[in-house]
Amino acid sequence: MDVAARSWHEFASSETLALGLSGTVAKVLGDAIALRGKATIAVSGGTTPGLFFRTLSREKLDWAKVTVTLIDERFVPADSPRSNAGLVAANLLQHEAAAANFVGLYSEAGNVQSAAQRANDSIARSALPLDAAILGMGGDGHTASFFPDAGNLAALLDPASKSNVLPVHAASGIEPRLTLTLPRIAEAGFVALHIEGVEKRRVLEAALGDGSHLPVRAVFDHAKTPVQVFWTL
Ligand SMILES: O=C(O)[C@H](O)[C@@H](O)[C@H](O)[C@H](O)COP(=O)(O)O
Repeated sequence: MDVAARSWHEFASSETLALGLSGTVAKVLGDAIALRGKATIAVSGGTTPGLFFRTLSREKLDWAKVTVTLIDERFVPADSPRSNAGLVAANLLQHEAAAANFVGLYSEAGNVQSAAQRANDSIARSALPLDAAILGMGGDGHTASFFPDAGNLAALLDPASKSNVLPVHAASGIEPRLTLTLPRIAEAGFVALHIEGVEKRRVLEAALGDGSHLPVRAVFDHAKTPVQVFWTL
C-alpha cells in the first residue's frame, strides 16, 4: 500500500513551531466554523504539546463554536498530574480558548471498559467528524494510545472499525487508556503529527520505511488527507 502523501514542516525552534502550528490550526477551525457553524479538534497529551496549547489558546476565533476533545486519555481523573484533560484545561482552555466546549474521555465509570463505552457515545454525539486531529508520537512509534504492546492493537488500528473510542491495556501505557480509534482520526479534515527532536525524526522515518509496522504508520496509510508533520530539533 502506498504511504499517504505527507507534508513536512520544519521549524528552527519549538517557539516558531508552536506559532506555525497554532496559526494553521486556527485557520482550519475558522474555516470549519464559516462552513458548518462549528468546529471540532482532538488533541494529544504528553510532554510535547504544552507550548503549542498555550500559543493556540491566544488565537482569536469564535471559540464558543469550537469543541475540543482528546485523541486519547489515561484512565485517571482530571485532577491527576497524569491527566490529559488536566493538561488541556491548564494550557489550552485559557485566554481566548477558555470559551471553547470540552468533551473528555475519562469518566468515573467502574472500569476502563465502561468509561470507553460512555466516551464512545459522547464523542459520537458531540465531536465527530473531527475537523482537526493533532497527534504526538512516542519513541516506540506509538501515536494516540496505539501502543505496540496493546493487547487489542488490531482493533485499535482497524480502518473499518465502527467504534469511536476503545479501552487500551498496555504495559507501556502505564495506566489503562482510552483512545480514539484509527478511522476516527484518519477521517479528520486536517491531521497533524507534532514531534520534536532528532530521535523522533529517526523513529518516524523508520515507521514510514518499507515494511514498517510501527503503529504511527497506520495513520499515514489511512489518513484521508496528507498528514502534516510539524518538526523541530
Ligand atoms: O497520552 C499521551 O501520552 C499522548 O496522547 C501520547 O500519544 C503522546 O502523544 C506520545 O506518547 C508522545 O508523548 P510526549 O510528547 O511526552 O513524547
